[in-house]
Amino acid sequence: MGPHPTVAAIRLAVRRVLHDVLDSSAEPHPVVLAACSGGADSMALAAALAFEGPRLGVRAGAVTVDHGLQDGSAVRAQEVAGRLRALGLDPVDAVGVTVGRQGGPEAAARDARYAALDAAADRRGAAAVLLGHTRDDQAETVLLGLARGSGIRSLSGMAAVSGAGGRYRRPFLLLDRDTVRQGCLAQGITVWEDPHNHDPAYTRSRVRHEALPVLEKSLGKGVVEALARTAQLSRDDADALDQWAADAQADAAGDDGSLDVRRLATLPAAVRRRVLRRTAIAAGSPPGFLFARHIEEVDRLVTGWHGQKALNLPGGVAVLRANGRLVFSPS
Ligand SMILES: Nc1ncnc2c1ncn2[C@@H]1O[C@H](COP(=O)(O)OP(=O)(O)OP(=O)(O)O)[C@@H](O)[C@H]1O
Repeated sequence: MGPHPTVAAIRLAVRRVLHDVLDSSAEPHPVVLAACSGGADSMALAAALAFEGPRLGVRAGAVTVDHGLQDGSAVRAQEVAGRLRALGLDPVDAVGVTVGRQGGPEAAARDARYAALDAAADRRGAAAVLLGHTRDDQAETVLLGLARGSGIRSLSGMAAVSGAGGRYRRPFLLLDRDTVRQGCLAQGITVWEDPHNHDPAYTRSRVRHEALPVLEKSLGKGVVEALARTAQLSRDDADALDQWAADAQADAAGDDGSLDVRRLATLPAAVRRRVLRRTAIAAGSPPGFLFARHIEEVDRLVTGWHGQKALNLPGGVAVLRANGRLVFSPS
């Protein structure tokens, strides 16, 4: 008898990614790590990696991050590491981090987690780090973006491949959370559910447990799938616009990097704003602090210009309009 259908689906998703990693790796036996919180999604991921990795000649390991935000978290991280070793994964690292304050609690924990995952991957020479995000996580990200009035880059959610050199992979992005969780149950895997996942103080928890269920009740079960589809369509559109903007920037820029205002004015607004954003970032404005309203201000130096000559952007970047050109200069 073969594995439970949900287990088969989970393993297939991981196998596909491992083939892709093997294809693009110079190493015949690359190290691949599962990033594991101990929750159902990432334990299912770890189990599938432990099963598929050795069959494909991949050295399968794992890393769990202790955010140090709850009593007993260090002990729990060791328990999770023990379970990961029991699955046959090696190496397994449990790493502690200090969560800062920048950008709110969820963002700060995420930043600390990815820094720790990056460091663990470097230390182990890993070709890839697998993350357990599911289609439901993707739908939640899109809904959050819609509620904030985000543009299509944000609405494109999480990429199947991301990070420096494409190191982060998300094999479950097209699988629904129920399938992944049932697969976990079917294998009798012990999981630890982070209480934060149910804490209504966290926005994502409210989206997961309140907003999406209301939408599904009112609009039908397909809402999660539809939102995930919006992510994919938005990604394709955003990629195309980014490419267009890169070409347009090369076209409008002089040797000194300043932009020709007349050329900018002929571009569609979506492309022009992307050119302005790229140029501001290249001049030193930090992407995380450069908001739509900043770019709209710069855009007013191009369209609807009333003689204003200069403005300042985050990161101390000054933008000056002179002689028909926009000059972005670091302070
Ligand atoms: N503490 C952690 N240590 C290592 N990896 C983590 C940790 N927290 C999250 N991750 C990784 O990020 C993914 C998404 O995490 P998130 O908390 O958003 O989702 P989740 O649905 O709660 O996942 P899970 O059920 O696996 O905890 C996880 O599946 C896992 O791969």
